[in-house]
Amino acid sequence: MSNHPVTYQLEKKEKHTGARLGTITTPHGTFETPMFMPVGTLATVKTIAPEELEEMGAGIILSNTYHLWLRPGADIVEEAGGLHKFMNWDKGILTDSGGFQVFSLSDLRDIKEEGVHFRSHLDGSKLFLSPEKAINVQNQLGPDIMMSFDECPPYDESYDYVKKSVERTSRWAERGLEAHKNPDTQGLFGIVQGAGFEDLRRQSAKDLTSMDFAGYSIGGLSVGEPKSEMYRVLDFTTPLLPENKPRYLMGVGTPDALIEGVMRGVDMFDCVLPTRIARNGTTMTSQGRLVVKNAAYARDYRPLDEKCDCYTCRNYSRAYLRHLIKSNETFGLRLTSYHNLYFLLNLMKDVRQAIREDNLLEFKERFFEEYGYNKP
Ligand SMILES: CNc1nc2c(CCNC[C@]34C[C@H]5C[C@H](C[C@H](C5)C3)C4)c3nc(N)[nH]c(=O)c3cc2[nH]1
Ligand SMILES: [Zn+2]
Repeated sequence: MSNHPVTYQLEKKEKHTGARLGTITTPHGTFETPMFMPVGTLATVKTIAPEELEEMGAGIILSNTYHLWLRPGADIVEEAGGLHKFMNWDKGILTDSGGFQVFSLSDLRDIKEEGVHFRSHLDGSKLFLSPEKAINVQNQLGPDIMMSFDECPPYDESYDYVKKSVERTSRWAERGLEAHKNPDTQGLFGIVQGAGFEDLRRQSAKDLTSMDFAGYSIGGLSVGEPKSEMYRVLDFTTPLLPENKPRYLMGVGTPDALIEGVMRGVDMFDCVLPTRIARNGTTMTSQGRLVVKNAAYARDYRPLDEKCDCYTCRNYSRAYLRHLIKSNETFGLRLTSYHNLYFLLNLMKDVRQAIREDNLLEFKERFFEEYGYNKP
């Protein structure tokens, strides 16, 4: 096994669940897991400055191959000194390979063995992304962690389609490893697919763990399937992945899914939710979701969340936030985005503490009760 630039150190297993406490070391620092990774699609976590991400405890953030490849172009990011320099962020960066966006953004696409032909969502021009191209764009962008180029099939696809897709994704993963130019400075993760079919998940995990990746992602989930389905798949998939490498569940997620994923041995999560719902005034609080632009808060001078000590909750009221969001004031987006990111990062800090104390199940019950997950 070559010595990877991204390594995982298992610190402790929680006594009553599959949860585990660990650290991930990258060329841009070491961070505790389980961790939530804020998403910065276009090389910015929308409306939040890097210093603010640092003060709220973010260790690794996401950026995106597909979007940056189209605009401003990987050459510009490379000439600027890479993503860290370009966006003035000196901690961890992870990029997705672009496959997921091709399937979710452009309906005009044609998947072939050599790669995917599709049209740009910006100007409709014809584009082609192959495993080699996706890896080499990520080499140019310079993240600490890169993703293999994969197909994330629709959850309700047929067994035969998913079987062929898994086999092709494994061949694409091999080609990506071959094409990787900086294996000493950029860690490459393989992505396990297989939808809800246990034998195909096993096949995908077997193929990928026989290749020397720095870590493993669980793909093909959080694509509209019931949460019970996602948990069922995790139950038999995470144990197939090596214990001494990071496990990343892609595109998750909501507070309940984060806790359920941690209980099944997942270390890393990403989701656009915190900043996306903030833009229409929806916030996550210890007492559940709170849509601050609702009239109910017009004269409510309390903070969003009495239990939160973030900048937004220490300095502004629900009435003020409602006023800003209703007036389309950008500062309103900043304050709700800041709180939502802080809420999820803080949740993961509490989860790590619960693993240390071997009481993750009690923590989950208490959190679910307060958040309102147990309400019918
Ligand atoms: C939401 N559910 C879900 N997401 C998924 C993603 C994207 C993860 N987030 C990266 C991403 C995706 C978009 C939006 C932002 C910025 C940038 C473009 C990178 C996060 C996935 N990515 C890949 N490569 N493969 C998957 O199977 C997959 C499954 C997912 N299921
Ligand atoms: Zn707050």
